[in-house]
Amino acid sequence: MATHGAATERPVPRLRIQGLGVRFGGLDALVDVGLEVGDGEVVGLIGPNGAGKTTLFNAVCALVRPSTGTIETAGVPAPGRPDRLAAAGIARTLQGLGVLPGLSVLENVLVSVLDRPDRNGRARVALERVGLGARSGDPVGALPYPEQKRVALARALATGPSLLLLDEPAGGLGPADVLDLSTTIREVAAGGCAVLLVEHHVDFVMGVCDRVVVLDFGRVIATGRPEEVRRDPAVEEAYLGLAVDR
Ligand SMILES: Nc1ncnc2c1ncn2[C@@H]1O[C@H](COP(=O)(O)OP(=O)(O)OP(=O)(O)O)[C@@H](O)[C@H]1O
Repeated sequence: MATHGAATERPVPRLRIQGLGVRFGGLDALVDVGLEVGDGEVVGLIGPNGAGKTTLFNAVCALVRPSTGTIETAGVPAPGRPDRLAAAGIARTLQGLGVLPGLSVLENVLVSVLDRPDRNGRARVALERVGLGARSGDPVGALPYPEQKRVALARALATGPSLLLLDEPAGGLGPADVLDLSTTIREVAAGGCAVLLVEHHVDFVMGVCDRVVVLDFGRVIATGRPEEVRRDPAVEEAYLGLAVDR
């Protein structure tokens, strides 16, 4: 039976991955992976070390070439080149810090928006958003680790992304900073941005995400709301029993 009317149609997801496979020589790093992230949604990607989480990010960012499958952003193929990600509204933070130690806090954010109109305004708004408005002139190396991580987040936010990829954003943070990070991510999503995050900090993932996708040996073994995934015996066996709640 046909369905009629716009009200019955699902919105096109900001990110849609279907049948994604990535091979490194003889190793299948990803096998037939599918996931979606809608506008305003926060999705967590979890799984044991080597499950393929970073490889999936790298595929979305055109840093590795898929052997199978499709990656679409808002219904069109994702850019096939890393230098076109920003124009497509995609921003990513890296595992670890990724800040430029010789530059100030503000300069670290400016580097991501050098080609944009009102780059200073964008950078300053992003720094306010992560609570570092008053530190913009400081050398980034003078900031403690958690605040340097905020700078890296501000750099991604300054581009005004519609899809934000966060690679272990809570890594190395204490409870208070994790709470602040959760608040910032929910605010960003409330503004309509789709957020996909990779993280080993299970309590953080379960608290901040609308949905969680679990990878194991390159395959999706579970997808669902956090409480569903937490109760899934396959996830417990593959991952949660091993995960560290920091
Ligand atoms: N460039 C590469 N060449 C060869 N093998 C690779 C390459 N990148 C990743 N791999 C392999 O692909 C698999 C998936 O790695 P990936 O880094 O995506 O896992 P991960 O889930 O992000 O792990 P972690 O939680 O430790 O960051 C691993 O077996 C890894 O050794």
